[in-house]
Amino acid sequence: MSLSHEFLSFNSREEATQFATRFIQGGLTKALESKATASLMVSGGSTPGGVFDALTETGLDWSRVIVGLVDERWVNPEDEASNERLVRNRLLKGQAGAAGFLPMKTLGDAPQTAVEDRHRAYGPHCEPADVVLLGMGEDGHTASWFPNSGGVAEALESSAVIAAINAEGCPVAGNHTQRMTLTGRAVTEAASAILLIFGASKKDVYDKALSSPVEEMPVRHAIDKLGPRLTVVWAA
Ligand SMILES: O=C1O[C@H](COP(=O)(O)O)[C@@H](O)[C@H](O)[C@H]1O
Repeated sequence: MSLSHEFLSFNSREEATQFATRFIQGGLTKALESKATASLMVSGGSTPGGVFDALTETGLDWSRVIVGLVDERWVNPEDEASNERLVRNRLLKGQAGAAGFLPMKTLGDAPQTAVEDRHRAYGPHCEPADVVLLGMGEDGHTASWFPNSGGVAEALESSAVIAAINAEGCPVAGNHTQRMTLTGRAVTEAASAILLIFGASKKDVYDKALSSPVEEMPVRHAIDKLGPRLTVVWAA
């Protein structure tokens, strides 16, 4: 029988944020004890901003840390929907400003044209990634693994670390249907991962995912494959 992940419930989002920050600090510090550089792959969206703020004041040798994205909307980095913009504005500052950064968005018109290039850039830092910070949408997506999206099955089974996703018809993706994402392999081979979720409705989504097939709730893929290397952190 495979070992399962840990689920931690906190009394407030602040406490959950503090725990996630210490988790990331601990994972990177441990990695830097035995390697020249450590990698941190982060999600975007509305949830991780507080963790990013706290990390900017967190002590570790950030000059040896490479920050990458778990996924990206195919918009310019100045766009409010850009995960790169979020990371530049909230994480790559203060102490964490010394970290290196790997964008996903390139000048190409479509994510499909940049998959090989980004695979080459991300590959050395995802074999395995040291710490991955995941989020989850109300539809059970994590990364840009949207249920029934174009390319999601390939992304979950790919031997590469980067995939393109076409999320047309996926309501939670909104207008941002062209996406780039880490693959199932890149996420689930990570040394450690944290899934940070806030709100009662996302707790319901998480509970549903535990008894749903991956096709309906792709976050289940990360939960199953990461097993004890995953910590789920929730606060109302
Ligand atoms: O589209 C995305 O959504 C998920 C969840 O975002 P949230 O706003 O509900 O926290 C996020 O993890 C992912 O990186 C992002 O691109």
